[in-house]
Amino acid sequence: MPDPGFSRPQPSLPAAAARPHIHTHAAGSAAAGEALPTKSPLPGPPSVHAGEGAAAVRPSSPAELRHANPAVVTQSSPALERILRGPSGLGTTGLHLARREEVPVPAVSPEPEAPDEGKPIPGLYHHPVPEPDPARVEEVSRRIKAWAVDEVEMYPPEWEDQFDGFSTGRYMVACHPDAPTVEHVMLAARLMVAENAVDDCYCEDHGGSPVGLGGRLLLAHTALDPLHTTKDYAPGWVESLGSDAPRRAYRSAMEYFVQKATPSQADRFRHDMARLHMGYLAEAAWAETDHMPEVWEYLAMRQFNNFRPCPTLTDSVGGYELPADLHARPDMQRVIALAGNATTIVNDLYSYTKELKSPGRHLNLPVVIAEREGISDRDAYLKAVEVHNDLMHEFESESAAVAAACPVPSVLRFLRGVAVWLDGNHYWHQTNTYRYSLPDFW
Ligand SMILES: CC(C)=CCC/C(C)=C(/C)COP(=O)(O)OP(=O)(O)O
Ligand SMILES: [Mg+2]
Repeated sequence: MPDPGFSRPQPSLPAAAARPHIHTHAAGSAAAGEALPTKSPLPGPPSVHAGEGAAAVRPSSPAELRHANPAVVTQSSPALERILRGPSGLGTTGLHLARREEVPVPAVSPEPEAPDEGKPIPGLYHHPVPEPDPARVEEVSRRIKAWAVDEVEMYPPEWEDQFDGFSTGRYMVACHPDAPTVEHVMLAARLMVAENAVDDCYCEDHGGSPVGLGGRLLLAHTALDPLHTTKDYAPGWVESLGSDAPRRAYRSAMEYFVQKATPSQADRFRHDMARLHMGYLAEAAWAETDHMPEVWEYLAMRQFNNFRPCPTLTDSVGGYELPADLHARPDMQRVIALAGNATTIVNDLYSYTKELKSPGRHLNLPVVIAEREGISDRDAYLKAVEVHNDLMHEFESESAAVAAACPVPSVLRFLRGVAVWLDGNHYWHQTNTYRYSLPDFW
């Protein structure tokens, strides 16, 4: 088993001293283009009251909210367009929700991350997305590799193919089409890579194990949620943050994130990561005792061992904030949970054959349904597709209900951002034929 510490530990700098500076590389960063598309089919007539901050734009159906998704828009709504574009005129630059930089095209382009066309799962309810901006994909791919190699020494040379095959750039650009700059996308990209380093190196197939996982996860969590202790005991903790790749990655990715995010966005992220770690622990505990959960128990575990921390930072990556009190609304929490669950079951379905081949018994929804409900692998897989579709439909209708109940711009944009993230996540799973292949059930 490779050692997740890989190379030498980083010097034990206090976190603040080690804080990196963000370079936005904003060639023509002065609003080279609008962050958001200029078309949306949200129905009129919305009322936009100058000075109220809460413009009323009511989608009248889940489909309409869905189509406010910048990645799939087909019609126009001047009001939503106006809200998303922000005010215009002298002195209003700082009021824009988001402006989008243009990425300079290098004179000699490195090999782009061209997707091999994978097929979508037959019958899976999803929304196709346009091909992510190739210039952005290339730039995020370049920056994320430089970060992983040079800043956090994340993987040994023999893992380079797997790192490249993950296609972080294509993934994150597809999930965050409204990010105003490449550096905003990088906030999500670093965290995505760090989360996968922890999953692979602590929990799964790159040296991970359920044994002792709780201790490892808790200590790694302190890279996100720092230890506050006495001066005698602080240095040991600071040193530990550089002692393996997952902790170096968490610490660095979080340092970049807190520089751009508001305190409440950072706190939201820490909470979501604590949820994720709790999910990893339940999965590990069941692996240790060879427990086959009931289907509902599996779904409960997977609600925590879940992509949730990724879509919930859509506002930080978009350069705006969903205020904490609106994020905390029970109806918003339900939308977020449904979104996380649907998008995580997408992983269970696309990674099904990969997980069947992995050592031991890897739990995923089709496997648990087959075992617990005594049906064939094929029927269980098709039933898991239905579970996913039900979750997606529920997510969309609850999302439209929140939009109608609380039609403020940050809520609408956040809901759209979450929906777009789900579409991008599906796109990435579908097209990542390096990692995933479909079973032969059709
Ligand atoms: C938040 C985040 C990106 C965590 C990574 C792990 C996770 C919670 C997933 C939803 C991915 O699932 P899984 O570990 O099954 O991934 P693969 O199937 O191995 O791609
Ligand atoms: Mg999986």
